[in-house]
Parts: sequence; structure tokens; C-alpha cells
Amino acid sequence: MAPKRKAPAASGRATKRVASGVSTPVSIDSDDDFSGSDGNESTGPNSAAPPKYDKVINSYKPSAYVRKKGKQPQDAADRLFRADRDFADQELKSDHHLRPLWLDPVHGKVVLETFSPSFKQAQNFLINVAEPQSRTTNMHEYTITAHSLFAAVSVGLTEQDIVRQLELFSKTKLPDSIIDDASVLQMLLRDPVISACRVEESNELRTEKAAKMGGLVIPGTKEAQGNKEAQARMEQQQQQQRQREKGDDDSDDEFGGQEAEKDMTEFLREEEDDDDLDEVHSFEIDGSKIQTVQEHCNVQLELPLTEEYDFRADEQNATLDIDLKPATQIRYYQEHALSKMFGNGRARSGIIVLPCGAGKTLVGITAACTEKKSVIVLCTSATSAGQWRAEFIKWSNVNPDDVIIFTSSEKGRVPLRACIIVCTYSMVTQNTRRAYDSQQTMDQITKREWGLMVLDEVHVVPAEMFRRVTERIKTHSKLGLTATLLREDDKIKDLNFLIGPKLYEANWLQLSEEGHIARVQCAEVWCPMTIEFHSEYIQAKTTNKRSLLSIMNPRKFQACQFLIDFHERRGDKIIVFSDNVYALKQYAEGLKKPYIFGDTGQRERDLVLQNFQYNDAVSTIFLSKIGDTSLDLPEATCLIQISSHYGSRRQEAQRLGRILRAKRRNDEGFNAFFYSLVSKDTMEMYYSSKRQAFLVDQGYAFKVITHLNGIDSMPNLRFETQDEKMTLLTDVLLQSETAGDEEKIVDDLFSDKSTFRKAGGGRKGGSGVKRQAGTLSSLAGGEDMAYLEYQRGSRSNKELAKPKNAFFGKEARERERRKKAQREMLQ
Ligand SMILES: Nc1ncnc2c1ncn2[C@@H]1O[C@H](COP(=O)(O)OP(=O)(O)OP(=O)(O)O)[C@@H](O)[C@H]1O
Repeated sequence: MAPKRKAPAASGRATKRVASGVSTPVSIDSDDDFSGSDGNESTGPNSAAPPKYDKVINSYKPSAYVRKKGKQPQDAADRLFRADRDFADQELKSDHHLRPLWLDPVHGKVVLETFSPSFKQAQNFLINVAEPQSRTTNMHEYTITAHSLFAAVSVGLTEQDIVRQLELFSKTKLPDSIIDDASVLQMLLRDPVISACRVEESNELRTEKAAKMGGLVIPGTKEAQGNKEAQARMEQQQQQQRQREKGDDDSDDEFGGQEAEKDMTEFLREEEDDDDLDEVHSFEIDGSKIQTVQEHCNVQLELPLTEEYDFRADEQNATLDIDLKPATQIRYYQEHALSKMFGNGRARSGIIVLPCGAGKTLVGITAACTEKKSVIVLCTSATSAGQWRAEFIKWSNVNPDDVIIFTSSEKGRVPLRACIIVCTYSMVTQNTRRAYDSQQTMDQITKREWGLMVLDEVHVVPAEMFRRVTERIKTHSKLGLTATLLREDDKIKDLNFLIGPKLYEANWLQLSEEGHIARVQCAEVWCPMTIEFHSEYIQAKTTNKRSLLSIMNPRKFQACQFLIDFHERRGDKIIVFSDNVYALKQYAEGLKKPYIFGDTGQRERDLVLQNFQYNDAVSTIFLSKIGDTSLDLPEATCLIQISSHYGSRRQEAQRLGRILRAKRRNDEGFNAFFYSLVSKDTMEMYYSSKRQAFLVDQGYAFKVITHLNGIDSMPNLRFETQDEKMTLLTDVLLQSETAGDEEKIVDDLFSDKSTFRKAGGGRKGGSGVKRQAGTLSSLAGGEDMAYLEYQRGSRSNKELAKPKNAFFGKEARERERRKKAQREMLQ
């Protein structure tokens, strides 16, 4: 008999340590396709090299790590093997190599081996019961939380199912766990906040049989297709039967009738099975206090609630005539996501997370086609509202007259019949007095009940806005859609009770391997500082100055120039992002490329974007932060970040999303590219790794490029001579403190005060940004970035925009100069 082996400590971040690709620098050769090597050089999770973790486990000697009293080994790994992480006593099952899960029962962490034979089955199970934390090539890490377990139970998994499956997939024996649902309800009844929200005074729970839930088929799936075919066959059989009865039967299909009967028997059997469903224990709460109860349960009691809508039993609200067009087939992951929402035959409110370009819109539309009740869609801009309407008409058979837009520029009338209304968050949440027609539409929206509310881009909308939306609009179910649940403001928890729990989160790498989104090569390019820039960097007294010096590092400029040239020659469309406006202008003008930032007027923006989209001579544009949320950007295949010095993981994920939808993604060997240019030995390196954390968790490996082969022999490379470098340094040193600031853009979504519209819709003449008052010192510095605060009411924007003093005169002249230069670049 083989000797018993002990389990190693299931360290929470095992995958992260394996995943980190930044530690071993590699270089690229400009003559090679940097993607062409298939990432073999990569040290990160995308590496084609065999999994190293495997070897670590096999050579593992658990006893060596057991922490003995009195002995305090102080090496770097010691903290990973503290008492609460030491699972050396857990016994490995004899066939543990066939089972893919390592469990940490103390912290609820689960590590899944992707190279295990039962990986797929284990993954399907884990997605239901746990939150994915990190999904790299060889290891996935999940956490089991109260929310995730509750979500699992509410899609029909029982406590026994969960324990049985965990036991099945785990390499070690499971510790016991007990859940008691009824006692939770009794506890809620006794809770002072909740009992005050109840309708009845009694302490009794109401008990009834669970509603029948089977038979629901999500449109656009193979099952739905099968059902339609079966129904068509049945109709055909009935027709033939009628003809036979009339005596003029000429059909030779004598088995058709039996087939139809079989379908029906199967259907009835499913219905019968549903009779075995459990009992429902309930108590009723006052409708106006739902939000209080949700917040209290989710936040204080940590008992997440789910909202469910039995739409098939709703006879009060009119049915919407909508179905997916017969040719519309939803993809398997869209079906998975929707089955989480409709898994128990009702519509369960919650959030579906799919990467950019994976088809969130069709998920929302299919949800609408499943419920067939009135729908309200909330989106972030007028452009997006228009796209939602067009997509409804493209994918479904809905009558176009039934899809109404409500934005600042378009205010359709809401009909009394069932309909779909697509509006912007700002239109619905506006607190100030509305124009007459706008108020009328708003009244029609708030007066009626909606079956489904689709909330687009939930990660960028402030929680306060959701609160207002959900308070004002009566809806039976809510579906939040987003590419990432990351929010730097830590308001994600609020989304849980304002919308619902996360229902589904797709695996980015899997979708890109399957060609649903583009395959992306990520790289961090380390640019050494020149001696002069670095010595000024060390002496600089303020963060802003240091930041400006690291962005303007001449070697970074050269790397940017080289990469643009390299990718333009490959036929890529390139977006260069700079959060700093001074650098944006210096780089773009220095390289003779068009650019857009907050101050760029609408016509100039449109001109630049259209040229980028349609003009082969314009392959590169420079964008400030305005490109993150406020522009409807054409497709790009290469992104270069030159300045993004704070560690926003969301911004990083959002920017990556810009290239995930590349249409050429299914071309043989196609890769999109995402570069971050980082000045070596500066704070940029720290922020860069912070920003990458989310993408590393999604399985992206960041290659580190320490040398761009060919850069030294590149013709017309800028800042080659010492003189040029020194002139640049002098210019940077002469800039005022605020030149090192990031551009301050507050999307109009976030601000009631903003009088500006987002690009592509809304009020004429706006620039899509909120400008904030700049300090006098920023003006005195002579730099040409000025922010004005536009107040509502008192004076028109036109008046305010008139130059009022010499500085603004200069500003106007500068704008003219810039426009002229841009026009020349675009010719
Ligand atoms: N099931 C499907 N069959 C065919 N095409 C699809 C399907 N699902 C999505 N698409 C297409 O994929 C593209 C991306 O879809 P969509 O714009 O909805 O993505 P998204 O997730 O909303 O992206 P973003 O977050 O960037 O807005 C669209 O062209 C859409 O038509």
C-alpha cells in the first residue's frame, strides 16, 4: 500500500506567484512578430512552458513546513504557513491526482488545477458556488462566500449537492458544515429593523408549495430551437391528422404521430418532476421598505437577499410581443449567464459580467425576450442608447415603434401598451426642473410597472445614481451588465443590494482562446531614464514634478515613436493614451499625430475619430482620459499607455477592452497589443504593477521588454542628440506644478452640475467633460491647459466661452493653432 501523503498548505495566492510575468525581462526583436514566438519566452501564465506549479507540488515535503512551537523559521515563505494556513493534517485521498481542488476551509479559498482530467466539470460546479478571484493558465482561485453560497442555493443547488460535489472534487476530506434555512428566517423575523418593515404583526412564517418552475426555455438556445422544431413537427402532425380525418390523407409518415406523442410525454414527465419541489417559507414586507430590508440584510447581517419575479404568473402587466429572430443563436457563455438568471423559472435580479465585446447587449435582449414584459434599459450615453435600440431591432422581431428612446436630445412618447424604453441614467436621475415634454415622459415612466430593468455599464455609475433609479422606477427584475466589477471607490458591495448579486462572470482567457474576443499580447516596456532626467527626478520636491519628468523621459518618447512605427508598418490601428495633457500634446505634436483631450471641440473630435476609422493615412491617435469613458471610439488593434501614473485597475481593464472587440480577431495568428511604457527606477513601476493586478488575475501575462531591438538604428528618432534632450529637460523644468496633473475629467454621469453632454449625444456644443476651476498658479505658469467651471443658469455657455482677458485670448489663439495643425496632419 502506498504511504499516506499529507496535503500541502492551500495557499490563497498560489496562482498569483506562478502568474507573475514581470520578474524575468525579455527583449523583442523588431524584425520578428513579437507575438509570433507564441509567448514561449513569457514567464507568465500564458506561457506555453509546462506548469511549474506541478513540480512544486510533487517535490513538496509537508513536514518540513509544519511550524513547531518555539521554532520560528524566518524566511520569505514563512508567513504562508502560519497556523491558520497549515493544513498539513488534512489527509490526501489516494487518487488525489485525479481530483482538481485544493481547499482552504478556514478562509473559504479553493484552488483549481486546470490541467486535471476533471477540470471542466469542477469549473462548471465552482462557477455556481464560488467567486472567481484569479484564473490563470494553470491554476484558478475561487472564494466561497456567503453571497456565492446564497447564489448557488437560489439557482436550485441544495446544501447536499454542494457538499457532495466539493467532496467529489477535493483532494482531501472535507470538514463538516451545516446550513439551516428556516432558522435564518426566524432570526430575520426577530431582527428589529426587519420586523419593523413587515406587513403583518404575527411572528409566524407562511409556508406554501413552491411554484412550478420547469418548462422555461431561454430563446436563442439549441433547446429553444429544438422546442420550436418539435412544435412545428407537432403542428404538422396535427394538420396531417385533420387531413386524414377528412379522408384526403396522402402522407406516408406513419410514425409522425407517435413522435409528437413522445415529445409531449417527455414534456409532461418534466412537469411531473417539478411537483417534487420544496416548500417555500415566507413573510411579507412593506413594498416601500424593500431597499431598507435589502441593505440591512446585505450589509449588516451579511445575508444577501435575492429578488425574483415570477413573470409567467404576472397577469397584471401586459405581454410584450417580442422574440429573438429565428437566425439569432446565443453563444454558450451567454446561455450560461442567462440560465443563472432564469435557472429556476423566474427572473432573478443580479449582475452579469462579460468582457468587452463578448456580447452583453444580446444577453440583455434575450432576457427581455424571455420575460416578454415592458423593459427599461439605462445606459451611459445617448450614443449607447441609440445602439441599444438598433440592436433590439437587429436581433429580435420587436416592432420598432415599441422601442422608444428617452435622452436629452430625443424624447419619444411612452405608449400605454407594453414597450421598451432606452434612456440615459442622467435623464432618469436628473433632480432639476425638466422641460414639459421631458417631465411628461418621466411621469409615464414612473407611473407604470416595468418587468425588466437593464442597467448597462454598472461599474462606472455611482451607487447614489442606482439608488435614485431604483427608488423612482418600479421594476420587477433588474439585470446589471458590466465588463468588470472593479471599482476603485469600494462601492461594489452596494451593487449587491441595489441590483443583486453577481450571477455570472466569464473567463476572459477562455473566450479569447475560442475567438469570441481578441487575443491580446500585453507588455510592459521598461525605459531607462537619461542621467539628466533621473538626477532631476531624484531632486524634485513634488510628486507632480517627478511624475512629469518620468513621463517626459526622452527614452520613453523614443520607445513610443519606435512602437508606433513598428505597428503602423504591420497595419495596426493604434491609440496612445496619456492621462497627462502636457505630455499628450508634446508627444502627439512631436510625432505629428492627431490628438483629443477635454478641451477639444466636438467637430474636431469627430474629424479625428472619423479619420482614424476610415482614413488609411491616419493609423495613430493620441487620447487623454477622455477616451476612457466619454468617447465612442472606433476599433483599434494596438494600445500604448505613456502616462497613467495611478494604479487604477479599472482603467487598465477598460483600456484593454478597447482592443478586445477587434474584428480581425479570427484571422490566423492575429494578436492585439497592449503596451505600458514605464520609466525605470521611478514610481511608475510601482503603479504599473498595481494597475495590472486585475488583468494578471484574468490570466494575462505581462511580458517585460527591456530593450526594443532596432531602436538604435531607427531613422529620424527624436531626442537623439544631447542638445535635444537638454532642451526637452529645460522645457519640462519650466512647466508649472500643475503640468504634472492628470487631466480632471468628470463624466457627466457623475455630476449633477455638469452642463455638458457626453460625446455623440445631448446638448449641442458641449465638450463631454466637466471642467473644474484651475488655480491661479496654473494660469500663471503660462501652460495652455485651463479649466473653467460653467455654472448653470446665469450666463450662456457661448458668453462664458468668450475670451475675457489676455490669457483667454492666448487660449483662443492656441486653440486655433492646434486646429490648424490637426487639419494639416489629417490631410
Ligand atoms: N451570439 C452572438 N452571435 C453573433 N454575434 C454576436 C453574438 N453576441 C454578440 N455578438 C456580436 O459581438 C459584438 C460585440 O457585442 P456587444 O457590443 O454587445 O459587446 P459588449 O459586451 O456590449 O461590448 P462593450 O462592453 O465593449 O460594449 C457585436 O458585433 C455583436 O453583434
